[in-house]
Amino acid sequence: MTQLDVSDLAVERGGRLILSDVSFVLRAGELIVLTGLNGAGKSTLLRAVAGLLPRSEGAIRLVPDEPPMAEACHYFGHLDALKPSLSVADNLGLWTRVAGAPGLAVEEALARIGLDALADLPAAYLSAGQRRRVGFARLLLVRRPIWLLDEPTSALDTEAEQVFGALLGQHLASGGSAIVATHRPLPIEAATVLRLGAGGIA
Ligand SMILES: Nc1ncnc2c1ncn2[C@@H]1O[C@H](COP(=O)(O)OP(=O)(O)OP(=O)(O)O)[C@@H](O)[C@H]1O
Repeated sequence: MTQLDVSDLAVERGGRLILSDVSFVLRAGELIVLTGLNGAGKSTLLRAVAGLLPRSEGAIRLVPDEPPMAEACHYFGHLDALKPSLSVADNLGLWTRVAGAPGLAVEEALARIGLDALADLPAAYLSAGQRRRVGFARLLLVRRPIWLLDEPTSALDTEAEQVFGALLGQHLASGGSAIVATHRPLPIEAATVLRLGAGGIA
């Protein structure tokens, strides 16, 4: 069971302080929902936790401190990270090679998100919502305890939202945890809501 401790985090972008004094704990099995106006710093916080942005102050640590942060977190951002000329299944095959405990096989992951019929389609032909759904399949290929999800339900229809809610629910029930940045209500109860305001937690 992995816990994430963030303390006194400050992040600058382009020489401007975007976040300061951000502290919270994400426990195993917990879901934190990040809210706040456009530009409040939700994506910045997720990217800093994922190690994709440097912090100017503070600490981000795992308890216990294994695996390394890069192997403990799945970061699901605005970009879908798909190679357009590869099929859906081949795109997912690339993700089975990233570090972490092996999860589902590609076919199983596609079946779980209801896209098995599209396995051989070039990713270039996917709709916006289908691309997001392939991103969910990616989360299942390699098991990592912490999911960092940026607007995961954008472009989803209501059925896909329910599928996402079920996947997230199973992840939490098995001791995983997640931070989800969103402007929309999620199809799952969140114990903790962190609202970001000017420069930090509001
Ligand atoms: N590369 C960058 N250089 C300088 N400033 C940046 C950079 N990227 C983002 N910012 C600024 O950081 C601030 C926070 O942006 P961020 O994307 O984290 O907000 P957000 O809360 O996720 O917004 P939204 O709800 O619109 O997705 C914004 O003021 C943005 O202009």
